[in-house]
Amino acid sequence: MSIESKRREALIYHAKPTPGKIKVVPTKKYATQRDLSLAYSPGVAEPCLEIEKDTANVYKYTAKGNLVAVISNGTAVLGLGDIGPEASKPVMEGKGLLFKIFADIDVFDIEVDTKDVDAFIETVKNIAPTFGGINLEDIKAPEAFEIERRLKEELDIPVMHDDQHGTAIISAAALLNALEIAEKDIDKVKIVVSGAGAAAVSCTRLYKAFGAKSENIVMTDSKGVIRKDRENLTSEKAEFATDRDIDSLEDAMNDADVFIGLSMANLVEPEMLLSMADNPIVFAMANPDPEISYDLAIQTRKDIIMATGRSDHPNQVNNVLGFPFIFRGALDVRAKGINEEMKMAAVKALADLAKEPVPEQVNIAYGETRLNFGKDYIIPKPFDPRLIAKVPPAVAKAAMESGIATEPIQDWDKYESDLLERMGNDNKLVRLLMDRAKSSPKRVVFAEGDHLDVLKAAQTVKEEGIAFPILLGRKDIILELMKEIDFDPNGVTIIDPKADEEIDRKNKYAEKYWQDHRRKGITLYGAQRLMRERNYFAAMMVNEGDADALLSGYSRSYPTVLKPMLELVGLAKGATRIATMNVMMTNKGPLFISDTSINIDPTSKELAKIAQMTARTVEMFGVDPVVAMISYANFGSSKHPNASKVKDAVSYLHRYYPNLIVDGELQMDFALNRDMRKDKFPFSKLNGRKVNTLVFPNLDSANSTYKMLKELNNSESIGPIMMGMKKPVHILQLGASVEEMVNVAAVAVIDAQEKEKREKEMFSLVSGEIQ
Ligand SMILES: NC(=O)C1=CN([C@@H]2O[C@H](COP(=O)(O)OP(=O)(O)OC[C@H]3O[C@@H](n4cnc5c(N)ncnc54)[C@H](OP(=O)(O)O)[C@@H]3O)[C@@H](O)[C@H]2O)C=CC1
Ligand SMILES: CC(=O)C(=O)O
Ligand SMILES: [Mg+2]
Repeated sequence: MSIESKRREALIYHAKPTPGKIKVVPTKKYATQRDLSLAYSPGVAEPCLEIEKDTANVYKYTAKGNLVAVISNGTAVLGLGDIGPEASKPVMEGKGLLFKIFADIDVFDIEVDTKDVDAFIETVKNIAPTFGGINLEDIKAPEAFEIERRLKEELDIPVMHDDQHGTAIISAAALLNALEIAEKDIDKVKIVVSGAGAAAVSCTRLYKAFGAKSENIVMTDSKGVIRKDRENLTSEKAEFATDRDIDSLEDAMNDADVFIGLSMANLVEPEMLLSMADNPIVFAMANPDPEISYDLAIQTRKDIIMATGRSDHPNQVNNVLGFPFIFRGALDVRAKGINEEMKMAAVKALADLAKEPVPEQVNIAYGETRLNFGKDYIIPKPFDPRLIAKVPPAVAKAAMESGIATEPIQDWDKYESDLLERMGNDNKLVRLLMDRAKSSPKRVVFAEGDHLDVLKAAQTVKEEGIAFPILLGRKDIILELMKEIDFDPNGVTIIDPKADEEIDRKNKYAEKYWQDHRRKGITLYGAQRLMRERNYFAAMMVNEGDADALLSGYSRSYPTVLKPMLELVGLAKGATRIATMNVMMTNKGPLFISDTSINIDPTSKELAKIAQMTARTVEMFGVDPVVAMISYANFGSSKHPNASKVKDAVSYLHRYYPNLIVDGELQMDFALNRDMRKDKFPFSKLNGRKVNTLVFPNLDSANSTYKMLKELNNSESIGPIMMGMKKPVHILQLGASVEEMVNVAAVAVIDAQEKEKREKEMFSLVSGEIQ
């Protein structure tokens, strides 16, 4: 993607469909008059009076305990400098988004229009009662030091200047690990720090706390090397002034072991890297552009251990890995502040986590085959799901042990599982899906390529590297529409099944189709005519290996598209029927629902088969299926044939698939509510587990449920995902949204990857490679 396209993409992302990145969502019922009389007057007076009696009750009755203010005056926004409070807002909203997705902390971003230290402090103090914690952000040095120091003294909630301590914690963890890999000791290494601002000073202080020696440190700022003989140094700069005779960054880099960049883009030249000691450690952390680019640095030195603050290269040393989890731990024990012990605990937890085996989910998320502690993996990745269970408990424990926790945690196992449960509500699954698709993109034929929304989906799919689109439809129309949405046709195949130039291919497909159907009333001419129809043509493309997967159904009713697919592509080996599953992103995590589109009233055996296929497909998402078979009755409470059908399906599954975690028949509330289930049905196979898969007794109930969730809860849906077909063929819902089409395209690619893998395994089995 060109720089200009990236710029435009970023602007559109922020502007559409709603300007900005965060919004406020009510957490209580508000539907009825009764609800409103509780939410507001008169009911709201009761918690007000309780809080008046004892202000600590504010944590009991309001959102304060989980609400953090991200506050800036816009004086040091990333490495962009003093761009003002309004211009800092996208970054502050961004921090709000990260707090939410990584640690489920709510944020109000606050941009303050003052550079005056006293006025800024006064503003923060005055609004502090609203918040459980204060995250100061992108405030320039030296003002940032005094602001943070005084607010910490004067407020009894956690206050942290993220650019100082978040960055210090993450970079210290990365540095300790990098030193271990380079086999160097922290008390011996020569360290050069470019920048002497908020981040640089705090980071260097923390390295010293871990053993780095003052005499081995050289720091530079915009005026050059900070030397003892320089005049008018701030007290923070004076702390790091060197008495060595060093005049420039270039000089300082000579023979240095470590370079820490917290200044500005492109200050470091390749020659400087070449002059460093063996196995140099270079953390070029300026954002958005580092002191030296990742690619240039690794081209310059093969023995380098290189990190940047960016997410597009290995070793992202960025405070995103810290602030969500540090505040989570601090809020959960209602700590009065964030002290050195808590910071050290976070460093250790992060450094240790990088040495543990990386879960497959993380490899998939980053398109890696195998992340392993080493030069290219010195620090965990932000999307590592273990972070939430490791860092906040370490921080919370340290707060308790150092005596600043006011609500100590008693049951650590419960705390850990609560943390994991909290994070069920994000779109990790979609991310995982996209990343898995991207790891080996396939050729996907979009049968309705001449529809604008389908083209938009194909465009995303191509630009994201999920698939190579093949578009069916009239070429001139497609090209014109592509132009309209700035969709680069390079690398996209466009085929018009009706065009003369496709005659050979059409005849080939027709001949093949006729061979298979000539005893079923089809003539060769009839077959040739049929191949002008896009769904037949598309199905033949997949059958003949000219495409890897197929997407259709955006503009036609489901049965119209299903018919040719069933007729041409057919069922997978061993499958007796097809069914579809939808994944719904609910506020309790993803829910897999089937059969949402095909089987109107399956028999008990068919239902069992659907459940088994669904469970296998759930595994494709990297999730262990826990399946509830839904009914209006619970475990034999009704003898009606509708309930017995589900009961019999469960017996069949227990008998033939004993390893599958499945039970029922169960009502929906018992399926979804673990506690209700535990008390009433202690014998259930589902006990102690969170149900993630619901198999419904018939199409009425499954289809209505998923559509209701979609409409009422605004739940994002992936699907319908076709199960049981021989080839990766997926039928869209009529009028599906662009997002839904992109999601199904990713599923189709993964489906193709899985089928390819199985075919290879079968081939190896047949040829005797696998014993
Ligand atoms: N990766 C990460 O997680 C983080 C990265 N950062 C990055 O660090 C940088 C600094 O942020 P922050 O400390 O908050 O900002 P500050 O404004 O507090 O500090 C900026 C520092 O950079 C120095 N500087 C400017 N130009 C040069 C130069 N040519 N050579 C050497 N030093 C120079 C300034 O010098 P002077 O003192 O003379 O003005 C100042 O000391 C930004 O690029 C930011 O994006 C910050 C936090 C986290
Ligand atoms: C990451 C960050 O906080 C910064 O660059 O300012
Ligand atoms: Mg910052």
